[in-house]
Amino acid sequence: MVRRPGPRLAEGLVSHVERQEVDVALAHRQWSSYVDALTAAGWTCVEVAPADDCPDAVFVEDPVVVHRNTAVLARSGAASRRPETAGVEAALDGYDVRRIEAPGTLDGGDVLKIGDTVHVGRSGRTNDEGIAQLATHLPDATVVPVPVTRVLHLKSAVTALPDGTVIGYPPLVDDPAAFADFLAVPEESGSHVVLLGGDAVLMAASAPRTAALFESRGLRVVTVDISEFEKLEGCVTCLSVRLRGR
Ligand SMILES: NC(=O)NCCC[C@H](N)C(=O)O
Repeated sequence: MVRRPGPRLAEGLVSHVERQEVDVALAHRQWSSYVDALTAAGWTCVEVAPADDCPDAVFVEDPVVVHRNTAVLARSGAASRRPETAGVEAALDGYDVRRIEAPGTLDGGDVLKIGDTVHVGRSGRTNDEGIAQLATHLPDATVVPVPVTRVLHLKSAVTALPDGTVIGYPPLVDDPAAFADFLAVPEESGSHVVLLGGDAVLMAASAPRTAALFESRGLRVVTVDISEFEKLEGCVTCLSVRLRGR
């Protein structure tokens, strides 16, 4: 699932970085290249209706968490992002749809699934009530809360390789010991991979030393330039949500 960036992209929220000017036309081209990379890897991209009033709507992983047959509509800790769930819900045909309700807050970017273990960042966007509600909605999963204070979301700090190894840039990871198998990477944006299937991973072009590290471990690395989204604290993971096949 992907969502095209809207005309107000440059107004997107920034919390842990200095605001920089965003080139919206370039962002559109980068988004198309991102979608092309997923398609080239064999994925079918389903486009959610754009939400042009919501500057951050392109970061489509935040309004929903999908696990097996359940889709949980999130309730962002950032009020400006809450209207994004409407269009996403319309694309969840066939799922058992649940909701995070007030006072719970949760962003999908805080949810890192490794098999049936679901690590959830307790962050500026996700609170304990939101984590507790998510655990209720996913009874088959083991939900493990982890602290996130140095970056926006848990998946801004860590993601996982195909073999389940958790990767992160140590200065930005609150507690590497929270993960059974942790691999330090040398660049901040090297912490973010989208699993393309098999040994292939998609990552940002801004982390070449980490790409070389992954290749030395036998992974096939596909890179995309997402500079305009990085200015808004976005990364490769937040631009798509993996749905099950129909
Ligand atoms: N999951 C993600 O890492 N999402 C990035 C969201 C960035 C957006 N500017 C925000 O602050 O909500």
